[in-house]
Amino acid sequence: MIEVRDLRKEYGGFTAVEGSSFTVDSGEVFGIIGPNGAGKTTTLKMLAGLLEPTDGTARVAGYEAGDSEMRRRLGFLPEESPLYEEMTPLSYLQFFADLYDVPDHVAEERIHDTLDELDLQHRDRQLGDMSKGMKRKVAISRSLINDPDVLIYDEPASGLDPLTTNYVIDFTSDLSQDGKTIVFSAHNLYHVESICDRVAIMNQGEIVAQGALDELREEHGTTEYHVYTTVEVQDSVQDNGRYRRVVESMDEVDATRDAAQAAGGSVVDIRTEESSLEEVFLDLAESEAET
Ligand SMILES: Nc1ncnc2c1ncn2[C@@H]1O[C@H](COP(=O)(O)OP(=O)(O)OP(=O)(O)O)[C@@H](O)[C@H]1O
Repeated sequence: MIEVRDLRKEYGGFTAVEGSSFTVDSGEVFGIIGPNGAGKTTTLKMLAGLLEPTDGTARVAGYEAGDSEMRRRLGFLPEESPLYEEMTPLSYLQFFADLYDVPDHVAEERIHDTLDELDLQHRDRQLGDMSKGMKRKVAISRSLINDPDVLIYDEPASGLDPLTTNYVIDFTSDLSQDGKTIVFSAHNLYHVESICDRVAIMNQGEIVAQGALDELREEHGTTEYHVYTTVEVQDSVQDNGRYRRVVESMDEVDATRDAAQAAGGSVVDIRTEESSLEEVFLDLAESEAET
């Protein structure tokens, strides 16, 4: 459904996105995660045809990004959604329905259904008087006004309280159950972890890793072995009347056992600790920053 090849964007002399390539299958939820300035927004805007790439290609639903047919099949949610403050949700959404040539009776039903699903009350209140969460829901409704196949959401839950955040994330997940293909960016690993099939981790303009979350953990994570001994061995620390040494391979576990036996003691327990996804992401971001 989405094919991105060697996508690059330069702003003046500064490279914001460098050689990104990824694909997203139909019906998949694909997350782009990374710290501030990683290049997430720039990538999403190129996908949505709102920014011209310096190099490379992005194709969505078989069309070149920016193609008018592609735009009709795409819903984009910007990170900050500028809404016309004096409009109401209903007049605002009707305005966009007209832009997309959605027939009036279809638009009316779609607007009310979506606002019902998003549990948005006060539909006649001016947007300028609404909370950030309510405005976000209106912006999400706007992204769905043309019933698009593909949704590109830039930080859909950014700056929202935890309750609204969960609501928005669950709603995004429901959209994928309805068959939409979704690409979204996030800072927060939890959002990505809870609804994404696959992710790309971006840092300083580059995709430093991508794949299913389990694959990433397996490929980039580490397993630590906590080896408990009855006697002190090299690099061990005292821990509740025993000694604990943390190592990263089975060979080192064996070496610790030998060292304990040589000192007249033994190994009494071995525990493993897998790195969390959070640690994997931080490691990837840090190792990239060092190069
Ligand atoms: N119009 C622009 N002109 C110059 N530099 C820009 C422009 N837009 C973005 N940048 C720079 O490109 C880099 C990537 O920005 P981008 O907004 O894509 O990152 P991001 O990952 O979405 O960050 P955030 O999480 O803060 O939104 C940043 O260093 C940013 O300062």
